[in-house]
Amino acid sequence: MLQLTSLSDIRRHTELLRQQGKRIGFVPTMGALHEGHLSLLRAAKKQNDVTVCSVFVNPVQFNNAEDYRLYPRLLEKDAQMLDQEGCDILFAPTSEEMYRQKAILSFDFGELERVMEGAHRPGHFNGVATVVSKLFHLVKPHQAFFGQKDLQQFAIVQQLVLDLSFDLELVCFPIIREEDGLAMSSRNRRLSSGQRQVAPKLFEALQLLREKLRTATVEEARKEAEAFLALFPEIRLEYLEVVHAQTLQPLEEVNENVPVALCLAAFLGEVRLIDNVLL
Ligand SMILES: Nc1ncnc2c1ncn2[C@@H]1O[C@H](COP(=O)(O)OP(=O)(O)OP(=O)(O)O)[C@@H](O)[C@H]1O
Ligand SMILES: CC(C)(CO)[C@@H](O)C(=O)[O-]
Ligand code: BAL
Repeated sequence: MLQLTSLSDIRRHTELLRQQGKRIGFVPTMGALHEGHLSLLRAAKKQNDVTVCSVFVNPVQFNNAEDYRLYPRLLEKDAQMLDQEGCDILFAPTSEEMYRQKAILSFDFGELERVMEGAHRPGHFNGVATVVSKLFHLVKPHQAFFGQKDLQQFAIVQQLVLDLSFDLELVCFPIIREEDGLAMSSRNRRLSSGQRQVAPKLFEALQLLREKLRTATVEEARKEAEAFLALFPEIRLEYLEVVHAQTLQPLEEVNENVPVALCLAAFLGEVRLIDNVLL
């Protein structure tokens, strides 16, 4: 596996691959890789000639300095895992390299970013859109693979690709979970053993919400799921929303004609986790 760190190197390599007529599959990540990331990589490999994975903890998408400082960084192990999976190129720039010029461009995704992650993490999607645009220009992928775990991020990236006419296909893959239901996440590594034990309650709450929505109103079902989570003092719920799965706007009622997503974010201590299920 080729490991590149400079913008000019990745640019040159992907230009060459394009000239050779190779299809490039791209998996952008922030590293501390797990089976969720690997599922994206395997899909990228299956559908393309060459796979590129980026590992970059993007400072400009963090709204919390401690979260950035403590984000797990395991580049050597990541490189080994990627190599074993047959990834062709790992692009892992430093933040100095990525932001030689301070990025000042500002995006506004309208209603799409006024809810959930956008509402609770000011500036987050601006940082995501900035780095994803840079990565798309550098890697020049035919396909880019994202996880459903970051459902709102996927909707934002879809809008970005449409608005800026990026010539690539976006692919969204389902959430890979631990055996007890906890959505795999790099931040899970930061959980204490006590926090790790209660963390699956987040997914249980989403399942309970889904179950209750069969018979109860959105408001009633939400209250029941919130009351369930309130039983666990280690969990501090930030939001629990019933939304349209594409526009991500809150729904007052659900029916078969509308695609529905149930989304939450919660803190366990200082660790903030997100999860969702589609109805
Ligand atoms: N459990 C999962 N299943 C499938 N895809 C996932 C999973 N977790 C993350 N991804 C996807 O992997 C890509 C890279 O995500 P990222 O590196 O931020 O990992 P992460 O585990 O989501 O970390 P964290 O949530 O702690 O930031 C994103 O497209 C994300 O949606
Ligand atoms: C898409 C991404 C790699 C941009 O930094 C990040 O937000 C992530 O890992 O989901
Ligand atoms: N997986 C989304 C990146 C973030 O939490 O910043």
